[in-house]
Amino acid sequence: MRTAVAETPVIVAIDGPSGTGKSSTSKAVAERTGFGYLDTGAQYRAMTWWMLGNGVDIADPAAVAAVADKPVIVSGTDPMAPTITVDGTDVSLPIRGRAVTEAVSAVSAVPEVRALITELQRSIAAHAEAGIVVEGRDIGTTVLPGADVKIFLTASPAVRAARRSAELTGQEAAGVAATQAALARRDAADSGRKASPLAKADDAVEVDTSELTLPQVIECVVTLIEARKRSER
Ligand SMILES: Nc1ncnc2c1ncn2[C@@H]1O[C@H](COP(=O)(O)OP(=O)(O)OP(=O)(O)O)[C@@H](O)[C@H]1O
Ligand SMILES: Nc1ccn([C@@H]2O[C@H](COP(=O)(O)O)[C@@H](O)[C@H]2O)c(=O)n1
Repeated sequence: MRTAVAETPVIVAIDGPSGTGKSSTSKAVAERTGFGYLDTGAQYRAMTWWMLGNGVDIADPAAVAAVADKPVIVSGTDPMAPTITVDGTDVSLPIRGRAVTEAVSAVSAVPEVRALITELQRSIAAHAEAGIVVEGRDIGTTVLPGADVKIFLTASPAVRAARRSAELTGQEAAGVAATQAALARRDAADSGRKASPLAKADDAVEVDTSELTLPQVIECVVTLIEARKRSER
């Protein structure tokens, strides 16, 4: 008689610059594999939303650090309906607005903010059942350096700007050139900060998505996960 052995949860880290397809890919991979999904950018955006709403000067790291432990940020990890609340309020829409997008890199550069959010992310990953796909900027390098599969998504600046401007509408819409400049500013800030910058982990697989369709990128990541699972059996 064979005894059932519980499989250990699979941790997948997907990092990369803005607009490379991390969220779309991670959500779809999580759905395909039955894993949870964690959007860590949404957590930094939620913290930023709270700072802006409470009149904190986000250009003053000490002011941000002093109140970083006040908001209660809760992330739901169902890839089909990911949620994010701050003090019980659903902030999934306002955190995508321009004000938060322009302020988030300053807030996420504050070490006290990163320490709190990193702890939250590790706790969520530690409670994953089958596994979890965690996407962000420093997951493979800092948050979950022992992740089973690490992917670093890239795409050319022009492709990323075209993708991003295609999805912006109404007041948030901007030309492709302005969108590209905004993406470049955010990437420079995220890569240049001292605390846990945007970076590829040495053992991450880099996937350039410039010439790939979204289904091709998803397939590539699922294949890497399956290969990793087979190698562990
Ligand atoms: N391989 C692809 N081909 C075409 N479009 C794509 C591809 N991957 C993602 N997209 C589209 O590009 C846009 C940006 O993708 P997504 O939001 O997943 O990127 P991201 O890396 O999570 O960005 P951010 O870090 O800014 O949150 C979305 O409109 C998405 O549908
Ligand atoms: N692991 C992470 C994830 C995100 N950030 C910061 O949040 C910003 C928003 O991220 P999106 O993925 O929602 O675009 C991002 O620009 C970073 O400043 C981070 O620092 N670490």
